[in-house]
Amino acid sequence: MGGRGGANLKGLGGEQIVAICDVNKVNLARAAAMFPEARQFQDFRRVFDHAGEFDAVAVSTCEHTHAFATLPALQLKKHVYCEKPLTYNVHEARVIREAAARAGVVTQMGTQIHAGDNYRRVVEHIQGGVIGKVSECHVWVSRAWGWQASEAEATAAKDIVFTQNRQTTVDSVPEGLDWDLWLAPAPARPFNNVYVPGPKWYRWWDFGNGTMSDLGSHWIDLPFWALKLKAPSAIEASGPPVHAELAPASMSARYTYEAEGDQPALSLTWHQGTLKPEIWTSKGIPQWDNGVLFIGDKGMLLADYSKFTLLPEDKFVGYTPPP
Ligand SMILES: NC(=O)C1=CN([C@@H]2O[C@H](COP(=O)(O)OP(=O)(O)OC[C@H]3O[C@@H](n4cnc5c(N)ncnc54)[C@H](OP(=O)(O)O)[C@@H]3O)[C@@H](O)[C@H]2O)C=CC1
Ligand SMILES: O=C1CO[C@H](CO)[C@@H](O)[C@@H]1O
Repeated sequence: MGGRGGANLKGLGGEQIVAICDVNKVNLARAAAMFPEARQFQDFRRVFDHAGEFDAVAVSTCEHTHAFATLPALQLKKHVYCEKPLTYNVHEARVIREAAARAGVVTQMGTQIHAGDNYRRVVEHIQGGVIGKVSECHVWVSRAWGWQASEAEATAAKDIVFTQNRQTTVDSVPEGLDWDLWLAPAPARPFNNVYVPGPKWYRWWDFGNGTMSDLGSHWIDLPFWALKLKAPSAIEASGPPVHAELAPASMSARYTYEAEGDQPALSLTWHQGTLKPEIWTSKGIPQWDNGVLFIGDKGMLLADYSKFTLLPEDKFVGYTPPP
């Protein structure tokens, strides 16, 4: 009920809320004041003991617990809205997808940009062939949060916390928080303020997958949708040496897709933090901080959450988009 959960609860304010759950009693009490009739829980497993009382569930917990809250809901045939990223790993995603298919209920993931007009228009343009066959795509976000080589880099990146390793000191657990329930399936570790609240935990491998899953779930969504991508044949990543505890602040990853049907072979590259596509650094495209660039044999399309443009501009002068 903190962070995104608070916002989602407000969005559901018109519904009949019969149960609310938060591992933090302070956040729980704040939500309970809005819905005094609702049952209150700190352990989401107990919510499902009252399954006859509700039809749908909204999950806004941390990444490492999404699947553990979503799976029992689907098994009980409850409709589910779950925040992005849907799961913590690929195995969980497969389990959830199969459970959702069996349940036959309505499901939605918290990638709200997917539901807006801009992404739909981009998909129409790409699939309509405006820039021809796409063989290269780049996705980049400028946020550089995660493992940093130095405190100076963290400061320059306006990172929200600087930590290069698991903490050896122990902080007092915030009032109201049940730390053991927060950890849930993650291995136990003493509490420290570097872990909560979000988005601090996003960088720790035990709880999340860094910026690539956090923001990638919004941004990589667009090429997957527009180009109907499935599994790549190869993935190569580059960045600082792999760290056992923390996701990197800056990194890139290139996915290679084989030709399939009308779609030629494709290279899709994710760039985060200080890394950008070469066409960006050489100023071959507008200097957007975050973007998705589709490169086709008849032109390029550059998009973000709320707008897109066809490039090079002079080639598309007078272009009228379909109604
Ligand atoms: N779609 C979007 O635009 C956005 C989506 N998100 C997504 O929302 C999710 C939550 O992120 P965020 O709000 O930043 O995280 P926070 O850590 O700020 O908030 C999570 C909330 O859930 C509580 N909580 C954590 N674990 C459990 C549990 N096992 N059972 C019940 N309650 C629990 C937390 O308690 P406590 O306060 O004690 O930690 C807190 O109130 C993430 O998946 C994130 O990716 C986030 C922001 C925007
Ligand atoms: O879009 C978003 C804004 O930032 C948040 C914190 O990193 C994300 O979790 C969220 O999905």
